[in-house]
Amino acid sequence: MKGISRVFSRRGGVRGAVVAAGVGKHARYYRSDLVGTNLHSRFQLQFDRFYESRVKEYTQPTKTPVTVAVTGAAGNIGYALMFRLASGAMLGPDQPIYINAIELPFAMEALKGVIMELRDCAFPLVKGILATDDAEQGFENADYALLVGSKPRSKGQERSDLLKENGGIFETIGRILNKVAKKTCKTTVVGNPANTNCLITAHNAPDIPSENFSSMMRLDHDRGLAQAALKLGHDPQDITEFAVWGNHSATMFPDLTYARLFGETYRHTFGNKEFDAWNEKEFIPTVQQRGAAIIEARGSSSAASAANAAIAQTRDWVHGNDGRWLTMGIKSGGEYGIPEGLWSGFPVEVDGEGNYAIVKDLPISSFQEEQIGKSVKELLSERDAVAELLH
Ligand SMILES: NC(=O)c1ccc[n+]([C@@H]2O[C@H](COP(=O)([O-])OP(=O)(O)OC[C@H]3O[C@@H](n4cnc5c(N)ncnc54)[C@H](O)[C@@H]3O)[C@@H](O)[C@H]2O)c1
Repeated sequence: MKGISRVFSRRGGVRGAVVAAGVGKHARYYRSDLVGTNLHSRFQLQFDRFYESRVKEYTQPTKTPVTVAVTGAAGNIGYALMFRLASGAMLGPDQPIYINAIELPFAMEALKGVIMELRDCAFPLVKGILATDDAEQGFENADYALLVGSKPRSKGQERSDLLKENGGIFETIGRILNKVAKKTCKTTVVGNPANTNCLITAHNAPDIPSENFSSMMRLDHDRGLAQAALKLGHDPQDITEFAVWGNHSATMFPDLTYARLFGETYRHTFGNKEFDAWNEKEFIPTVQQRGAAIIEARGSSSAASAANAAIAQTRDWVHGNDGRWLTMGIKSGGEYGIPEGLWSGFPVEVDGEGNYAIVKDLPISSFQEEQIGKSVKELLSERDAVAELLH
């Protein structure tokens, strides 16, 4: 206990105690043991508050465990994703989870290493880990599916080639989800081309409601927020009412039309006269080309930021996000002229209970219509290219 009181005194009783007190069931033991030590009462009070607000949450989850299946768990994104998931970043600090990590046979040895590291973190929320190359076993009773596994686009590779290679993977996964996952399973598709892969998956899982399938557009959303915030020296969360329309590709339309900074329009704060030129010549192309710029710089596709976006999109879908607009790739019901049945980026609002709705009645200018139209055209051509997979 000396160690704890020393850490407490030095760091004001909060951060140091995470290490000392966050050791599973022993948190309680430490706490009761602290009573009666020579700790200054101020620190004891801080500890009590900390225990109530944080340690209790992390060490005594009360909810029924849920199963999260992750494909491509040994890949680049998977490596960044698994640890965030296990820490509670996606489903919350009181939600215990079983993690089902699914990989291809050749990657099982690498997956073994990832699982070893995951165990070495001793995450209190993780109630079990399954590593498998059998997708039926991996998706059995899944409550959530994060579909990362696919082939990433390599330097200079055409999107159409990637589409053909990856389409088959998502056809199979859709069928398996339909057969063995819970009918309430929520799926986030990360593997590219994410929107069309999501379309294929949902088509092949007809017993699961199509609103339970979303493609990841959150990385594009966060990239746009970050660029817009940087330009005016603000924090990304200061900007609201921003969204990205269309495909997760270079045709996407990151749209600042409705964006606000502390209630004032972004456009006005920027300067009405200068906004259009910057928006068209800098902002939109930078966000559209960000993925390619990262491949160019790193020699491989974005990984940590993609993992963060998958966690954030699924988290906000499940738990809500204080009324802010999100971008999610979801099935169009024909809103804003986007053909019914395509999976497209839309501005959405979430209710904190697992439901989302497209933001309604936004006025659309001819500039927006043109931008959205370009991306929709691409989505339609992708759909045509995989028509034989849409059963
Ligand atoms: N939507 C987005 O914003 C976004 C952003 C970045 C990357 N991505 C995409 O995410 C995907 C993964 O990227 P990465 O960098 O992790 O690639 P990676 O090659 O490092 O890892 C992919 C992993 O998936 C596994 N895999 C392939 N097919 C599988 C299957 N059928 N079942 C289970 N596992 C399978 C591979 O063995 C590999 O370990 C790529 O398609 C990439 O283009 C999407």
